Amino acid sequence: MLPYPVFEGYSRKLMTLTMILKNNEILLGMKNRGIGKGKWNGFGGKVEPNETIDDAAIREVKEECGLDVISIEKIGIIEFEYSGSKELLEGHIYLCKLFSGEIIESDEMAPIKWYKIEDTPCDKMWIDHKFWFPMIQKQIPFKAHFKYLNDDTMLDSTIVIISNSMKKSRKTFVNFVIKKENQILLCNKIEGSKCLLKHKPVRNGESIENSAIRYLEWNYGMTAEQFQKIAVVDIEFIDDSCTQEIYFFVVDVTKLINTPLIEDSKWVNISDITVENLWPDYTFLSKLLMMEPFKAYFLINEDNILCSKYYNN
Ligand SMILES: CNc1ncnc2c1ncn2[C@@H]1O[C@H](COP(=O)(O)OP(=O)(O)OP(=O)(O)O)[C@@H](O)[C@H]1O
Repeated sequence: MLPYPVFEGYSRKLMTLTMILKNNEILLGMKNRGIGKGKWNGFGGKVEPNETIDDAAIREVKEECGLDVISIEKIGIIEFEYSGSKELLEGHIYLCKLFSGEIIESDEMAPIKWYKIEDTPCDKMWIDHKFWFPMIQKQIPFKAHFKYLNDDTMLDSTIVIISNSMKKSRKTFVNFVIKKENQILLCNKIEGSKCLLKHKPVRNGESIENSAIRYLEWNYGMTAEQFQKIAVVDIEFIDDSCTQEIYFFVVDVTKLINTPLIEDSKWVNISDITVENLWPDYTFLSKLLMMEPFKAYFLINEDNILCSKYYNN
């Protein structure tokens, strides 16, 4: 499943953005004019006619911070869309770890400062930065699309990993939302945050349905009429060599005499589940509970969700 949006009838304006790294530091400049005025940013600008994108990146670094690029590598492509506009800004994102010369501030960019990566001033940068910065840190090629209403309000974000996905192995799991009347079984994931039950691996050669039957009938004596497949979710972990595909079933155990007990889990009133403490998010659970079939895609960096997308079946 590819969550990436398709654009027809849009023109494109090419731009570059180079993030300069040294050990554990990143070089940022305060933009004093043009696009992104008042924000810390990497270095870049429009690609001129008759210039390659790589050459534009090298030229912009020199113009905006004085450094001479020795080598750069492209790490991502980001499309910026503004609501109501039929022009996409196509930003080519580069990493530069080899450079020479002295930093020179200009009217356009000052001050220019090395920041420790963990001290990157995300709140004074473009909002999109925090979504793709983990890719820069971990040097994972990506493609992204951000839709803005205006410079301070983002309407939609999509990030996908490009090169790795092909090489990644894929594991399939089933998982269950077990409910009775107004309660569901949730497990405690980390302190204060709740999630559905643990994913159960589907065996090699076994169908998804048979796998669900095996877990539910064998362990809890349920019959196939009591559960229904609602959703399939693709989860990609940015630094893992495998992606997960998880099929979610909703199981109503209201009529069972002995309600199941599942390791590390407890019954929770649905009305007590708050938007903040549920993983991955509330939309996910509410769609399942409304038995509304869907597909979803999540891109995860450690415990953060960088991208979540829902599609109706
Ligand atoms: C919407 N969210 C965004 N998030 C992160 N970065 C963004 C951005 N939108 C624009 N950028 C970057 O801002 C620079 C603008 O370049 P900027 O130099 O102002 O363009 P300008 O029109 O002045 O071009 P010239 O330098 O004259 O070629 C350029 O690096 C471009 O990639």
